[in-house]
Amino acid sequence: MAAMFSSSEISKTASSLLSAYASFAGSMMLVRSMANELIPHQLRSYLYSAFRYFFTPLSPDLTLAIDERCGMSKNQVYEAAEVYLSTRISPKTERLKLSKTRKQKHFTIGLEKGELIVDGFEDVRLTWRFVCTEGQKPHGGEKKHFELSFNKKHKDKVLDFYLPYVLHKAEEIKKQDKVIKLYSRQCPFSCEDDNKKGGSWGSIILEHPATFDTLAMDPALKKMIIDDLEMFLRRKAYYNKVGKAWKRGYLLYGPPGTGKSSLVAAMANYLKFDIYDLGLTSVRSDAELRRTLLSTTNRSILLIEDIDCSSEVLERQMRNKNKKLPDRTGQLTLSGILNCIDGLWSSCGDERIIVFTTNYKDRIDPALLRPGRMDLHINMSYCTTDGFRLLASNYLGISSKHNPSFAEIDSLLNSTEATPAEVAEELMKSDDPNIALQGLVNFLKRKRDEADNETENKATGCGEVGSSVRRLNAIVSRVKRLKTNVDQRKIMMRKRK
Ligand SMILES: Nc1ncnc2c1ncn2[C@@H]1O[C@H](COP(=O)(O)OP(=O)(O)OP(=O)(O)O)[C@@H](O)[C@H]1O
Ligand SMILES: [Mg+2]
Repeated sequence: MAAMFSSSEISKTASSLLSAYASFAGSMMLVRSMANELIPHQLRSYLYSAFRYFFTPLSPDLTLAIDERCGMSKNQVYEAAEVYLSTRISPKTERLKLSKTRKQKHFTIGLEKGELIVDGFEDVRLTWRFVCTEGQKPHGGEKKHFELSFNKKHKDKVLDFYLPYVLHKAEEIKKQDKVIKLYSRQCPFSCEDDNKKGGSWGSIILEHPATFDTLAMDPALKKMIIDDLEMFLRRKAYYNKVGKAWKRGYLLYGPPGTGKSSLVAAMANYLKFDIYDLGLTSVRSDAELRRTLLSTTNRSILLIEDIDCSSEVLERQMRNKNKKLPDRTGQLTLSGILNCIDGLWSSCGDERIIVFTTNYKDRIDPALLRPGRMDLHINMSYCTTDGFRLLASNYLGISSKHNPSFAEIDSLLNSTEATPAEVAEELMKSDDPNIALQGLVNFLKRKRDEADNETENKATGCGEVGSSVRRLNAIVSRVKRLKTNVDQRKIMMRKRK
């Protein structure tokens, strides 16, 4: 028969249970306070831990606590976990943290306090928990850490394979999401964060759309540059072994509008490197150059455009020499610039690329061209027939198939010097491909005629002499172009060896 209790009996039983518990708790407290008085502190804590050891059931799991910081510096594993876990959100996760700064392209998703994420790696089941606790006074603040739990038997696999995998994945994700910045000195849009890094760099997001796919240049040369960049990225250990700073220098030379700046933007977009655009004329002394360079970050391209104009720098130097100034510490000197390329200063930092550009290679100080100073000299030349095909496909979405204008344009490009910028400008003039191509044909003919007239004016005679000079001119420009190609190929062969 089921036992029946009245409500008064239930409350009587409950209150007697409560008073029994209170007297038990009271006597426990009494015992505890007596123990505190009688047993020394160290022995007490030893007894407590021994007691806990024998009476707590052994857990099959191991938990790793991953703190936000290691002393003063950030904990790389914590940072990687933050990034990695944002891609492992499961439908079971109930609360997430969402943020986005004005400059970020995508939302940043993070875990809220106490949230759990279950991950799998081969046959291992892992649980991540995000924990926030109040920091200790006087500094206070929140202390954040991740707890990673898994079966103890997988300890080696987690430490040797899973965590390195998390680090690697986080790097990949960061690269994909990275906003590329263009730093410039005294940038009017400089944001506070960047100024805090020191120096006087300000930054904006690099919106330049140039990529290797949109660059019109010799396909073999393009491939050589991409291979060179990739090899550079892979070779950290190699640079260490041979005792060289992990940096690479490129000199881009060629007439205006041949794509030097576009190539730098394409490199930055390809590597996801920031660009530091250093105008040498704004640097007053070697010391300032050093300070400025020290405030740049790793994985970046240092760009010094129009290096031939650094003759201004040297002129300044000469002027000071003439004034017989004994103290040279307050000047920017060529040796200061050279030091930044391959002296001791260049070894500060990793994964650095230095790019010089110039319209006039022959005006550059020979010290800058010395073998080994800049690793690759890249000639950005006039538009070739291959380059034109790429621009036609990019700008008009057309190919050479069944298009009679292509043959005419090819032959004009072989006898005229037109830059990719000029060709691109003509192609943009109409949405109708036929009109745009005809516009380009007219433009190239005009250019050719102008060049011919100029040559004729220079030539003393006219008539037959004039036309011979014109033919000669076309041959010279053809030979020049061939020589450039041969030079580039020689460089590639040397590199392959
Ligand atoms: N090789 C190229 N491929 C595709 N587009 C190009 C190329 N060269 C130039 N252009 C077009 O012309 C514009 C100007 O080119 P860019 O500024 O890269 O030339 P540059 O060689 O740096 O000139 P400068 O010597 O005057 O600095 C680019 O924005 C691009 O639209
Ligand atoms: Mg340029």
